[in-house]
Amino acid sequence: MSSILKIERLSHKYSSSWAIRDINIEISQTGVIGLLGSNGAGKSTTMNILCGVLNQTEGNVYINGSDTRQDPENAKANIGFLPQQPPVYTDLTVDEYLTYAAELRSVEKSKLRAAVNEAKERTGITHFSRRLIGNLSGGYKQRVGIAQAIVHRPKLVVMDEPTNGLDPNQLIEARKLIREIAVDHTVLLSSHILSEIQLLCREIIMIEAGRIIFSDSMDAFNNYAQPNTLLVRFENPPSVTDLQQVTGIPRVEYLSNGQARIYFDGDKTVTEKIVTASVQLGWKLQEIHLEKGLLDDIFKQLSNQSPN
Ligand SMILES: Nc1ncnc2c1ncn2[C@@H]1O[C@H](COP(=O)(O)OP(=O)(O)OP(=O)(O)O)[C@@H](O)[C@H]1O
Repeated sequence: MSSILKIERLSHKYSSSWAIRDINIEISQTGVIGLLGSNGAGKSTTMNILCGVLNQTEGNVYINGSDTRQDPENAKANIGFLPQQPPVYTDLTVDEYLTYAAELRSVEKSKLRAAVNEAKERTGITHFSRRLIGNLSGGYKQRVGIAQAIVHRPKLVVMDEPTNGLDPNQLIEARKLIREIAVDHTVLLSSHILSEIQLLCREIIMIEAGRIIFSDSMDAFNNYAQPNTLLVRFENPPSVTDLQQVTGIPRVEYLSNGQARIYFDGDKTVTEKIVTASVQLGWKLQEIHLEKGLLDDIFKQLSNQSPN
């Protein structure tokens, strides 16, 4: 299958400092892909380059096989963009604005009306066709923003923090809409909120200090969060080497509070083995429990690994 989005060694420099460095991404399927990173990580820079709003310093971006620099027209025909602030004109009606957006995206004249109607239907705004955008609520303005991003039926829809600033009801509606759109589009969505990405995305790309630090399926990320460490305390602590003699323990570290963190490789009988070894070798086990990493901790842990 050919890639819907391919990013090769993308780097961007604002004046003297690099905002993103060596970003590589390849996406070939529909569904929601999350770009997660804290404020200033480089999400907007990456998205602005993909959408042709910003010219990269180095590297290449291909949208459905077209190079955004060599063949911008074809690349842009296959991409829809919802920036952080929906790019709507408040003094136009929904119909006027979407027609204008479709024209800008080179939708053929004879197909304009059908394209606008379809985008309105998909985003649930048909009943507001003649309403001035300035008179719509924030949630509906955002729907108009999504409608302009899909009006030309692009393969890739890029959304920069689309759920930011919505109230709880608007949030539920926006998530539902994004999921529906992702059935037949690839949606690349950015957020600095991990739980938001978990709710919506099948794949997660984490970016920190301008570099990718994790890129895999949401399932793989969640598995990463499965407990694979134990916290133990002994009255008569064995050496790290002695502990590692217990089958299935690749790594041990003693913490400053006297506990030891034992990393195990998925062997569910490891607790039993440690208890047995402790009795046999006189380590006098005082405490043993599984340590489940919280997802936010894992995010922090991965973020701290990022090179500066
Ligand atoms: N126009 C600019 N000129 C100079 N530096 C910039 C500019 N835009 C962004 N930066 C810097 O580039 C880095 C990446 O910023 P970017 O906006 O891409 O991050 P982000 O992950 O989208 O953050 P946020 O969620 O806050 O929008 C930051 O250090 C930022 O200060």
